[in-house]
Formats: sequence, C-alpha cells, structure tokens
Amino acid sequence: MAEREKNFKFAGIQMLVGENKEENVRNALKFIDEAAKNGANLVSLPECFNCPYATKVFEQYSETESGETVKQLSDAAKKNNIWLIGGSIPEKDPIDGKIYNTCFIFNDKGELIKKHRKVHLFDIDVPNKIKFKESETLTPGNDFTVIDIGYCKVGVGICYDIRFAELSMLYTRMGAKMLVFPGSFNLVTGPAHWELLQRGRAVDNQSYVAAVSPARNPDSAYQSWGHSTVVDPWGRILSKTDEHQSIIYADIDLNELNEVRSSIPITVQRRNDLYKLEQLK
Ligand SMILES: NC(=O)CC(=O)C(=O)O
Repeated sequence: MAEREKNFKFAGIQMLVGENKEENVRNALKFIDEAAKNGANLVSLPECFNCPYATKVFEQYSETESGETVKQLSDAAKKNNIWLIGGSIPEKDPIDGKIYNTCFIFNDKGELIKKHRKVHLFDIDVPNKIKFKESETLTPGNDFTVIDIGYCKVGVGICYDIRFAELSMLYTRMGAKMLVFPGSFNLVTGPAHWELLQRGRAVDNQSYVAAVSPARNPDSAYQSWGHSTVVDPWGRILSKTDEHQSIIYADIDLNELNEVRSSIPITVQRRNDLYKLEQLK
C-alpha cells in the first residue's frame, strides 16, 4: 500500500491595500501572524500587497531585493515558522534598473528561497470596459517557479499567468501538486473568469489551486474583484470569500490528490505521439 502523505494547511490573506506602503506592510504582517496562530503552514499574500495596482506608481513604490518589505516578510516567516508566498511587489533590479512584478518566497526559517517575476504582463483592452497595460512600466520575468515546501512541490504564478494553461501544465510536469496565484482581477474579468480559470487549472492538472486577491478598496482607481479561492484537484471549491478583508483557509489533502490522479490517469494517457508540451529553457 502506498505511504500516506502528510497534509498541510494553506492560508490566503485577502487584505485591504491603500496608498501608504508602511501601513500596507503592517497590515500584511498582522494577518500573517493571525494565519500562523490558526495553524497555517503555507501562507500567501495577494498581488501588489504594498502598493496600489497602477502602472504609474510602480516605480515610486518599487524596492530592491534588499529593501525593507522583503526584510519584514523574511522576519515574519521566521518568527511564525511558516512558508510564505509574498504576494507581489514592484521590484527594482539594481543592475538593469527595470521594474518587475515580483513575488518573493520564504521558507520557514525566513530564508528567501526563490522569487517569481510575473511572466505574462497584463496588457489588455476590452472595449469600453477596461484597458490596462503593465508593460508601460514593467518588464516580464523569464523563469519558472516551483518550490519544494517539504509537504509537496508548489508552482507559483502571478495573476495573468493563470490564463496561460501551458505554464500550469509545465509546473505540474515539474512535480507541483499545488498552484498558487497571488492575483488581482477586476470587476470586468473577475466575475467572468476568476473562478472558471482556477477550476480549469485544477481539473487540467489534478492539482490544488489557490488564488489570493487584495480586498476591494472603494477608494482605489483599480477595483479588485476579491473572492480569494482555493479549489481542490476534483475542481471543487474548498474555500472562497467575498470582496472584503479576510483570511481564507484550506486543508490540503495530498492523499485525496493522489486518489484523483490515479482514478482518472490523464497524466499517463497523454498522446505524446500526437502532441507535446515543450519546455524551452
Ligand atoms: N491583473 C492581472 O494580471 C490579470 C487580470 O486581471 C485578468 O487576467 O483578468
């Protein structure tokens, strides 16, 4: 009989983000402490948790990897003995001077083990509804991000990255059993696609999927959809909230995932003689 896997608890922090960076970081730290007290082993913050989601302010709010926000997150992970997916912040690269939408990831000792720079920039124009062009001020990253948290491997993408099925498939191919997307959909794309994409990625990959949004801030120019969610490998919603500030929790049951993967064995039924997903780097 296969050995039973150890399960763990995930927490997604749907926090309010305003214009004051220090206040945003303080708010994040308070919620991280609360999630850890409630038994979370893996905690994720939302996309752009320390600054408004607006291309024209990214440079002004940006920090390097040795900045104060990264330091505070590292201390919080260490103090609370948790793995921390640090949502995202505008990161300035001290060498090329460019700004990236970056998620810093820490282990339970507070060590920065990886950073994910958003690979697919959110450049869209839905006529008369919403226009957004991250590439006005941001540069895309070029790396895949799969980390091993001890319980299982976790793939990390940022928001728009969830729309590209190939990325999640590659992460699954790299061994991920959970996909985490700090994200900030809006009032146009949120109701239409937020949940659908998460359930789609979960069923495609027979994987847990979590998407963690900022809470909706009525004073903000960009209105976040909120509705942070965790979906299981069968496509069921395990946890979901509304647009307000809160923490969502989910027990990640890897034995259940293994059962889904062995009962509908799509992984070994692929027709690689007819089509192939190719990793180019
Ligand atoms: N904000 C994003 O990156 C993506 C988004 O809002 C969408 O895909 O819709």
